[in-house]
Amino acid sequence: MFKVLTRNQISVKGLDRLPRQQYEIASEFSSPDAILLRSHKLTMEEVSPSVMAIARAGAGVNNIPVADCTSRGIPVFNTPGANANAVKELVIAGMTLGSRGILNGMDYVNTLGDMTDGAEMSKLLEKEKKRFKGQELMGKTLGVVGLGAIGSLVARAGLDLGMDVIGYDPALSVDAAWRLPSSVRRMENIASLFARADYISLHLPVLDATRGLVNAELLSNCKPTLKLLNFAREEIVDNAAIIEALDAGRLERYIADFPAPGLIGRDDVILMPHIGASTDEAEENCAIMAAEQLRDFLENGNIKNSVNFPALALERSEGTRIAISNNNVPKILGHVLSALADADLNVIDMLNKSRDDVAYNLIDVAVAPSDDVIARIRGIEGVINVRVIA
Ligand SMILES: NC(=O)c1ccc[n+]([C@@H]2O[C@H](COP(=O)([O-])OP(=O)(O)OC[C@H]3O[C@@H](n4cnc5c(N)ncnc54)[C@H](O)[C@@H]3O)[C@@H](O)[C@H]2O)c1
Ligand SMILES: O=C(O)[C@H](O)COP(=O)(O)O
Repeated sequence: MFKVLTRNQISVKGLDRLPRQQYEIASEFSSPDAILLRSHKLTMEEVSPSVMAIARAGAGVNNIPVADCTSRGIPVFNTPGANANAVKELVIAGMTLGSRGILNGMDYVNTLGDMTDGAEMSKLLEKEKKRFKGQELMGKTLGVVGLGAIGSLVARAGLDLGMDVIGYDPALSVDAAWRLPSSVRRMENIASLFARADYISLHLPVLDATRGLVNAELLSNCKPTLKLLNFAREEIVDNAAIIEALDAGRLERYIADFPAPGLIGRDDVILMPHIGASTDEAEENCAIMAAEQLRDFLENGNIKNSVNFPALALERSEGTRIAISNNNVPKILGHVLSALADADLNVIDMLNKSRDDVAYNLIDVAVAPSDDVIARIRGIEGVINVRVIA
């Protein structure tokens, strides 16, 4: 029986992918085998020594201490693309809300609740509506920063709305490049994108290199009519620089999924309570993907969509599987295979892959290894953890 500790509300459709005959799921466990979460800010104190894997039902993993998990040999999974459409749709809403007096117009209409004469109301509305005039998106330039799962959908949506789309992504994967419409013009640097765009939408992860990326310098060289949308992460922008640019008339509007003190209550700021991925569909997609990846890891040792471990899948053969993670240095695999050979254990199949400082191995042996053999493998210098999967 595997014990899965949940943090946050995880869609039942996803939890149903973990059969209750094999999985106990709860929000409290003293020694869980795995953790399944969304945006809960996880600390290493919450990751008990029993934890073998952590699955994030969502894209961003900045709420998880990934480097510490890697050094403990714990793969962290996420669910790339599973909530991308939900974010894209909210970005389209953000662009229109930022361009027209929709919210103020609706607020105004709500002030008329005491009026009883429909004809009089209609006359008043026709007189006042000029206050809520806006601009169209068609023909404007949309800059997309980060052209991965979400950014590529936003870029495509911009084209569908008749916008010129420019993009910047210094680390674009080959797969993401294939997904991108050819009419999206790639910018050499983020400053060029900021200088040209009427709308900019951020879709990049928060990393050391991207923290505070949108700063006073970038905002000093943009069009004063720029509408900046941030549905990525609060940390990517310098909020003080945003406020300064708005106050100085160098930025027209900031539309974001990340409210913060100082931003709330301004006419030139539209804030949402981190609801980019809050749709039934996205929550289900993410939970299903996270649960299935977790299950394949716990039951077979396979790894798909980990942010810190290599992708690796080995068909199950007869025998017993040993999963080993180790520091990515020479000779460790040789020592492991010697330990197995010395115990007369025949290797039926095996796979070894590395990623940055960590390596991961799946080794199928004909006969279940004894505790002594496993203890010998655990004792090899550089081995982080060893798991026998029946
Ligand atoms: N508001 C929400 O609810 C919500 C929902 C989903 C994701 N997000 C955020 O959006 C981010 C992107 O999600 P995704 O699914 O598109 O991820 P993704 O990994 O598919 O795409 C991210 C892209 O950003 C690019 N990138 C990395 N560094 C960059 C840089 N310095 N400049 C420009 N681009 C850079 C990467 O190369 C990649 O192509 C997530 O990391 C998460 O923080 C927010
Ligand atoms: O990174 C993500 O996937 C989003 O920020 C969604 O977060 P949530 O799962 O807490 O809604």
